[in-house]
Amino acid sequence: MNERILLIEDSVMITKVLRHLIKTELGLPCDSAGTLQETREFLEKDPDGYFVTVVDLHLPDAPNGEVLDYVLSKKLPCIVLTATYDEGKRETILQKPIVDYVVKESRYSYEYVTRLIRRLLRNRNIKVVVADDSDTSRQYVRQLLVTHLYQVQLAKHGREALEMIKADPEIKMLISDYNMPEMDGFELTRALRREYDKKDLVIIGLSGYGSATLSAKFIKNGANDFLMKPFFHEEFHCRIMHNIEAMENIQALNDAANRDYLTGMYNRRYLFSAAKELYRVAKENGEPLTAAMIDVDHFKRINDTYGHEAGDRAICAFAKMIGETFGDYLAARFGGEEFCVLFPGVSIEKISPMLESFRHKVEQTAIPFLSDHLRLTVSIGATDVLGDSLDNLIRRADVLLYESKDNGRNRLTTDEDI
Ligand SMILES: Nc1nc2c(ncn2[C@@H]2O[C@H](COP(=O)(O)OP(=O)(O)OP(=O)(O)O)[C@@H](O)[C@H]2O)c(=O)[nH]1
Repeated sequence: MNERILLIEDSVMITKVLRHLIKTELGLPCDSAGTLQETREFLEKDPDGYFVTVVDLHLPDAPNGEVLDYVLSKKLPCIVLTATYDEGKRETILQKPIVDYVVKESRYSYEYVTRLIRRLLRNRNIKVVVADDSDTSRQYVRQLLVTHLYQVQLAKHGREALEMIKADPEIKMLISDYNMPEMDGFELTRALRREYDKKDLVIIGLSGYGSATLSAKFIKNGANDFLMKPFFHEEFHCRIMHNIEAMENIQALNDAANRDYLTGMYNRRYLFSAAKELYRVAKENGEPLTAAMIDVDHFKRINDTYGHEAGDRAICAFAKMIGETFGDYLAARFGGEEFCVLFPGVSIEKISPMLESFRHKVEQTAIPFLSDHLRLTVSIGATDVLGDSLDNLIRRADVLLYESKDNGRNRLTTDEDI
């Protein structure tokens, strides 16, 4: 994805500060233009080369904001920088489809610019559904969201929105009007809340002017927030940003609790909580559930020979291989260099060839480290003997893993082998 930024600013000092922040805070490439002429040259040379522009309104060859209209005509998102602020100017600027405007006051203004750019980067991966039966209103909200680079889908009524959201787990936000045919905004919110938590799907209700009670009802039916129509461009974006950031913060807390800090894989705690349900279903329905314990052989030698940084690198590369191979199943870092994968609905006969080919793949893979390559082998124990508890299933896989270790490592052991 394109991540280059075009900074249009005639002050050498401000250009320096912003370039520094963009590089250190975001690590993104940035070109800078000091005049309208230079801006034209950059955009004519590479019209699709930038994902966002930061635009100073007053340039030596364009003193009245002409550069803003030029950049907008190229359909590029603009963050506007302005040295002065007054209500008239604010209204004029906000009538244009800009991302936001920032008054050049202090260091914090420039930090706000980097925060906005970071937000735009993330927004490109966020899918939003807008549900409204009015074409004008739907298109207006869509335009506001597109300016902030969200991926937008439109629904003409509640039922259509419900179907869209159910069909695509990547949809993270719904902006819904109240009064719609087929299914109104309250029914839609209630139906969604039966399946989606507030931290997984943000719902923002829209309520018409003069119907203040609607907003409270939206919240009571499960919406995260509401907006009273007509709303200002700025208010809309502040609310959306606030709610998306709250969702991301909760997600980050969840990840901190459920994921391993080094590899990003699920941790042992999460594995056990998710596996309880898999075990219950397998027991009740008489379906297979296979557990595999996978442990890197002689891992201590990697640390001793190449240092802990190499050990960390090897664990991350190994975790990535597990993710690529067993992404459809429940995989976790059990601790240290030991990993566990659970295969619901799959018997040991079916999964053994896959485990065997994974073992082989690990053996064949060279992990680059500095000018060297690290090589690993793994021992695996796997079973689908459910026993009388989840603990017993996993313990059994562990016993089989230690059989693999005792018999020379770099092998798979199942119940059949002993
Ligand atoms: N660098 C690094 N090392 C780790 C990490 N977690 C565990 N280790 C190391 O992994 C090594 C595991 O050692 P052992 O349990 O003796 O096992 P092993 O050397 O892999 O040998 P076998 O399991 O018997 O084949 C220890 O030296 C730990 O310090 C980690 O996150 N990073």
